Amino acid sequence: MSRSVDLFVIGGGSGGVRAARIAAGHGAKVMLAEEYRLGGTCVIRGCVPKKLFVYAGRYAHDLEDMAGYGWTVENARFDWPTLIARKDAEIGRLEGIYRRNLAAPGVEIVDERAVIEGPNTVRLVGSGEVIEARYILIAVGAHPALGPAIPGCELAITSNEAFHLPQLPRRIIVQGGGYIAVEFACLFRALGCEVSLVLRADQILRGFDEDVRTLVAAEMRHAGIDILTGRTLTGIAKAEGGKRVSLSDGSELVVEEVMLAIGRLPNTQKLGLDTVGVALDKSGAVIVDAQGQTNVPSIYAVGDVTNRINLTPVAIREGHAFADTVFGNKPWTVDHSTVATAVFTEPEVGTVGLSEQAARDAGHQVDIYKAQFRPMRATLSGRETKMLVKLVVDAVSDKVLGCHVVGESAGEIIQMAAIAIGMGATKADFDRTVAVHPTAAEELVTLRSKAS
Ligand SMILES: Cc1cc2nc3c(=O)[nH]c(=O)nc-3n(C[C@H](O)[C@H](O)[C@H](O)COP(=O)(O)OP(=O)(O)OC[C@H]3O[C@@H](n4cnc5c(N)ncnc54)[C@H](O)[C@@H]3O)c2cc1C
Repeated sequence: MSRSVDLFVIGGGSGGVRAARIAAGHGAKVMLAEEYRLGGTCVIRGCVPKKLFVYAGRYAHDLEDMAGYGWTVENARFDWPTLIARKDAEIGRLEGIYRRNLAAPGVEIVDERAVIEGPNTVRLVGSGEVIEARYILIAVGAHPALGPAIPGCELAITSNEAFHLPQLPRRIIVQGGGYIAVEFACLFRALGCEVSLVLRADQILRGFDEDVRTLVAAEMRHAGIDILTGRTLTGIAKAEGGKRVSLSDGSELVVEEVMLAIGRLPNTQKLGLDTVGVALDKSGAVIVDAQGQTNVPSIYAVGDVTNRINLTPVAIREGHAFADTVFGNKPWTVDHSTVATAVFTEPEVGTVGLSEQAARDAGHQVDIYKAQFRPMRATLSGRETKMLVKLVVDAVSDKVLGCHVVGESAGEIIQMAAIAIGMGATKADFDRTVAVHPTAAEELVTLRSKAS
């Protein structure tokens, strides 16, 4: 007789782990299958190792900036293998914590791939065991897109491999204009690589506020990143000392490494979804309602596989809401409307709410308040850099619709702004707040004159 559980979670990433833990806490019998490593994309090959790399790059800037403050640092040098080994150790430590956190409330972990065989049936691919489940949660995440196949595309890496490069490439091409592409372009540059960023669009970071996009692109160019817009890669071939890359404008570049960061696709292939008739959208993402339920009532989905807002905290929330709703008799849904996010470029971006353009497109009459200035730290360091703070305000209600920050600690700053904006803060509320001085964030409460 096959074993049976209340909940079978497929995928041990941000969304799946949270759902499993909360459901088990509500008394459900839970089994979770993970085919690679517990923690999923964020912990193993996403947010966490990326941020560690970003920190590594920032020390290079700190070393440059220190002289202006009176410091002399001699013989500083960077060792990539040390960074990789220490990063790997940290990821291993976090993975262990995930395993223990699942085991504590009694979740049974199976370290293998699982596929769906029926509305209430899952098969473990390795052992062949079939498990009956009252509910199935699809939390399988996404994988890097490789785009239209170009000759030699197998010679390129994606973010997955970037975390394990045996050596730091001296010269790299990154293709893509989204946040993963620009973050990697910046961190490789900070670590001393020559970087070209190739993108089809005419500007990086589609969907972000135009002022943010313009400033970050200008700062990246100033840092020496060659941003090649309106172009794509057309071929990659092995060459003396690396790889020869052909671009759609007819030019060629020889580099040591090529990284594709051109989007991510939901992991819905070969999962058995067609056999049970789970509906997918055009991108292959699972279609769910506000509760995460698919068109098959016993099957739910959360996180990147639903391709709504593909961020870790969102996947975690969705997993939590699912478990409370289905097993805790406490139904709630995730508010996807005002999700703050950061881009760990150099300089960093923090953003929440509507861009100026999105606010206008949504029919708001908007007042714009913004300041672009040299951060205080850059005065003595001599670093040529600018910081931006911008508020998009509804001219009729005075409500702050969007807040955009570029500069040091923008991600930290925006987390606090997100609370205010989520509570419906008006520009008058920002103005009433006494500034913290001297900080960069104080600009948010001292913006007086309208830019437009
Ligand atoms: C380079 C990079 C940087 C990122 N940086 C950030 C950031 O700074 N901030 C942020 O908020 N987000 C960031 N993200 C996005 C974030 O990682 C994802 O939004 C988040 O991990 C989604 O969680 P999830 O649970 O939906 O899926 P995942 O975390 O991807 O977990 C899915 C898991 O399911 C497993 N799996 C798949 N199929 C099966 C199967 N059939 N059987 C068993 N297991 C299976 C996979 O191995 C995986 O472990 C980044 C992503 C990348 C790639």
